[in-house]
Amino acid sequence: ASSHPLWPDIERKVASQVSMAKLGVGECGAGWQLFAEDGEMKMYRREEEVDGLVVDPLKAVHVVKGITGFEVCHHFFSPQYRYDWETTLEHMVVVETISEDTILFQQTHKRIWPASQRDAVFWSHMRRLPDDQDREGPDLWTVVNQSTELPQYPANTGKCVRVYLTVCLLCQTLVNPPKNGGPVTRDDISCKITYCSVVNPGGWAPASVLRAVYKREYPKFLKRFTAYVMSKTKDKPIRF
Ligand SMILES: CCCCCc1ccc(-c2ccc(S(=O)(=O)CCO)cc2)cc1[C@H]1C[C@H]1c1ccccn1
Repeated sequence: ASSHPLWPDIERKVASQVSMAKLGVGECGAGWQLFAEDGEMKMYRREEEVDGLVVDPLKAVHVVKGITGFEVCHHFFSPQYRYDWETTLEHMVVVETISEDTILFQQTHKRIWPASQRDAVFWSHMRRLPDDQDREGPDLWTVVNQSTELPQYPANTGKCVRVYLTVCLLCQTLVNPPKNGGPVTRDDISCKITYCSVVNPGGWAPASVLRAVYKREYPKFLKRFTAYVMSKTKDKPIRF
């Protein structure tokens, strides 16, 4: 895949997104406000507008027991599971499988009244990251989704308004080895998840509608997605 024309962009974007995801909400600049909390899940947003459009960056942190960073990233990245957990998805096309860890998608999302329907065209890349603290724990895993232009899917030609998104899912597996020195089971693992997303709605949508949609959809999405991964992995061998 390193020969693909998108490769330099992918390398650059993954590096920048991962370093930002690693920053705590306190560190990466003021302005993060907690807007949703549910158990271990905390969701923050910054109120930002670009050309009068609400593009509020979102940062969610969550700790989920019994699953690994690989399992979370694998179910987020792989197209075959997406209709099971992405409730706002109307249609998904795998435009090109660039390599086993890099896929080009075109997605149409369900219309959210009163705004017009949206679609997205983006590359998605999944990667294991060496743990820079060199701790003995398992490595980090990430999936980065980044909008890109595709000639075969020109923006704003059909019924859909094109959204522009940058998404980073960064996962760290935490292992608490059993005292008796026995094998590690799902009771001994958890996954620290950081989900960062910036979605530019692409065309006009009322700020109040967008903020209400984000406030409703993001917590729902992260809860549903993590519950889905737990259900798909609970009786299976652990994959780190
Ligand atoms: C008037 C609304 C305009 C924006 C509509 C829209 C489009 C795409 C997206 C979106 C596209 C991709 C991703 S992902 O994380 O890469 C996963 C793969 O699907 C995530 C979110 C979001 C929203 C906004 C609904 C809001 C919303 C928020 C979380 C989930 C679904 N919808």
